[in-house]
Amino acid sequence: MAGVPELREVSEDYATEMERLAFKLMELIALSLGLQPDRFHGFFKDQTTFIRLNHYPPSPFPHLALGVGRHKDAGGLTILAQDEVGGLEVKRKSDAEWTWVMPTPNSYIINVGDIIQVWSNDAYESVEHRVKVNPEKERFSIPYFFNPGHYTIVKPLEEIVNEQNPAKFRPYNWGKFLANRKRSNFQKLDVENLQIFHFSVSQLAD
Ligand SMILES: O=C(O)CCC(=O)C(=O)O
Ligand SMILES: [Fe+2]
Repeated sequence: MAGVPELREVSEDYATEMERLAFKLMELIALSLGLQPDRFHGFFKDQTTFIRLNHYPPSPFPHLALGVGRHKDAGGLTILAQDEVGGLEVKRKSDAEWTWVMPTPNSYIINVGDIIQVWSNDAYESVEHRVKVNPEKERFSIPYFFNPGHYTIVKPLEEIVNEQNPAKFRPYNWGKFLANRKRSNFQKLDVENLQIFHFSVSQLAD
């Protein structure tokens, strides 16, 4: 491409470093759950990881403009780099209020995705979030989505479930889930799009 010949190389280098960080984080999560550090590695052998380069132009009518509608990250981990403009909000668990995430220079935001919630049988929870556009300033963000192989059957880990802690989710196919979600992420809908909640065992009983 004429415009930015170095973009490919820079992106590939960035992805390599992000992958190292993501594996490290997965090791820490495994240890925190009492598992072997490499417990999750196999899932990421044929990973469906991707990077998005987001540009949010300013809008004088932020409430009418589309940033990113409310959602949870469906995959494993998200490592988010954002600039100083801000606009990311998370839904606070204690009171379900949307809460501004203050940009911190030279730092990443790590989001636990739905898959870690399922693997850990709710020991970790993925958080609902959305992005508002700014009335005056454009904003850039770079999320790195660390996702397992498309054929992965996602379900609570056998070492974690037992009689006291029965599986809270039914198994589902990650590739199919992802294909469904891609259709709804960028619509400003106030309805649930496909969520792991649809695979929750208690939901099944209804
Ligand atoms: O731009 C952001 O801060 C986050 C974007 C996001 O949530 C996503 O792409 O899943
Ligand atoms: Fe997200």
